Amino acid sequence: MYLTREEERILKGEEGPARQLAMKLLVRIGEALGAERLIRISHAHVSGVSYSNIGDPGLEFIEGLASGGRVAVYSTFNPAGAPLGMDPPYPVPREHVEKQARIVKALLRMGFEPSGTCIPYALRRPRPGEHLAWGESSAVAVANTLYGARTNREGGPVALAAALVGRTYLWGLHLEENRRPTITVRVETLPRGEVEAGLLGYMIGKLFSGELPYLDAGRLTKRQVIAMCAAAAASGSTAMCVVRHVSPEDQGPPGGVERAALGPDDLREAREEVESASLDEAELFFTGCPHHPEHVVNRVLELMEAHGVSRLRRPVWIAVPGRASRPLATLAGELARRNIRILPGTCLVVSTLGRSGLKAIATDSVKSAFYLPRRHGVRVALASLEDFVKAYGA
Ligand SMILES: C[C@@](O)(CCOP(=O)(O)O)CC(=O)O
Ligand code: SF4
Repeated sequence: MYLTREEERILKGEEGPARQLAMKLLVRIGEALGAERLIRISHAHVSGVSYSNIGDPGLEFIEGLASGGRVAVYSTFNPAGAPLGMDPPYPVPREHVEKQARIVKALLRMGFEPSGTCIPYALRRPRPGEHLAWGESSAVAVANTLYGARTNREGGPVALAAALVGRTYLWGLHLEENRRPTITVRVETLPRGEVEAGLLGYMIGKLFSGELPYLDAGRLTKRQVIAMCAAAAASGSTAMCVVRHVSPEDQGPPGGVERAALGPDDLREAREEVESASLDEAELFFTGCPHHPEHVVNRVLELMEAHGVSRLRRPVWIAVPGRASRPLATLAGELARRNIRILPGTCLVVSTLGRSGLKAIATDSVKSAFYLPRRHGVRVALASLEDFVKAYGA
């Protein structure tokens, strides 16, 4: 692989052992993939930072890099395995809390933003054509599909290496020729709401994994695009779609590619595959997979007001980025009285939810409905927050 003089210097260890290790990793993988050279990135987003996923070996690896290693570009990290700065509404072992705190501390020492979120695009908006090195499959699909920025689905260590040297290998979705649709998918039932967008995404990932689908799914809200991308990236290896009137790279329906259709039967099949409980059985409602920006809390309060609900009989848990801001922390008491809990900087999928004894929950996230039964043995009902507020408003 061609390396610039500066890259050679880093590879020789002239910027310290952490950057040397990072450069070695990127060069070795890049060469194995046949990449010609490295490219500069403007934002690294590192997944694989939850203690429940990476355990002691991951903690030691990150602490090792942090003793001397500093990020070279704007860098953010994914949700942790326990809420940051607020008590969790489920049991988290003390060892887990302490070791998770050490991981976050090591990342901050390296110069990471205090992020703890899977929506890094809410912290720094990617520009079309910009090169990124992101982990977190949902964020990758959103960056490519919604923002027209360029990133592959990077594993945790590769994204961390990219953060340390500000580069990644020129391969895959960084190359223009790999960003053209390979299949046109006719969406016969336009998705209403977030759940249906997620179900559509689930089928896209399941049926067209490895393809780059072109879709016309009507007028989608940003949150629907996010839900669709997240589900497609969970059920398959989808890293990008071109969505008509949404993606910056949309040039109209492509000619000369295969064609497929997704109809009402497919959405029904998707629901049957991911839904394992009814709304009646749900002990709580979880929303925020992917994370919601903090202002979602106002929308929830508005929704409750619209339905004349002052307190919910069953709780709503909302996952939001990183350490909750001061206004949100101040609201915590009022929210608790309404039976709403904020989960800052964490993700139920990589949490210790399995210890909670919960048997069934409701969510508007198809991605969570896909993972939670597998990870924590919790059954899941798919519903909108409004359905839940109507069902459990006091
Ligand atoms: C399911 C997922 O969002 C969980 C978070 O994973 P991690 O602990 O950041 O590796 C990972 C992914 O989809 O990339
Ligand atoms: S909340 Fe969902 S999208 Fe975010 S890290 Fe967890 S599983 Fe991934």
